Amino acid sequence: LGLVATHLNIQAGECIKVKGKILPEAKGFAVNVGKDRSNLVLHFNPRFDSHGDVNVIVCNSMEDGMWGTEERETDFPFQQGDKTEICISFDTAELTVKLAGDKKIMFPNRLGLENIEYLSVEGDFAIKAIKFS
Ligand SMILES: CCCO[C@@H]1O[C@H](CO)[C@@H](O[C@@H]2O[C@H](CO)[C@H](O)[C@H](OCc3cn(Cc4ccccc4)nn3)[C@H]2O)[C@H](O)[C@H]1NC(C)=O
Repeated sequence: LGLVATHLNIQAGECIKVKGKILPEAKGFAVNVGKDRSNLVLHFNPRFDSHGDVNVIVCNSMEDGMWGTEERETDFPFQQGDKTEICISFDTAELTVKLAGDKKIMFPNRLGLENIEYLSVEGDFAIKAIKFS
């Protein structure tokens, strides 16, 4: 497992910035935000080559340990070995994930969370910085 941060109090409109380097042979990585490890308002999972997916971003939610319905994005602004920065912000209706090249991915706030207490970063990603602003 990678970095886990708990007892956060990120409010709507604030953003969570994750900066780091994708490993050269990366198969995938994930950024998870929510209430705790079993209640994720967003599992953001770029896949270079995993679970049969090549260069697809899989987004999902998890409620009481149960995965929701996946949403997939094939506009894939990630390269193995590259540095990258991901900014996640949210309001009660949806989350916004800002990516390189002014790309934006929206995902519904299915849990209706009013604040984010939990962040984890997993997989083939070397974290440089985490910033809450
Ligand atoms: C076609 C019928 C089967 O559907 C497949 O069902 C799989 C099992 O549910 C789906 O894979 C799961 O998708 C979830 C999101 O919907 C999560 O991504 C599940 O992975 C959780 C996880 C995180 N980690 C840590 C990690 C994360 C990134 C890289 C390395 C380790 N290890 N396991 C991942 O196992 C997979 O996305 C899904 N594929 C499709 C096309 O629907």
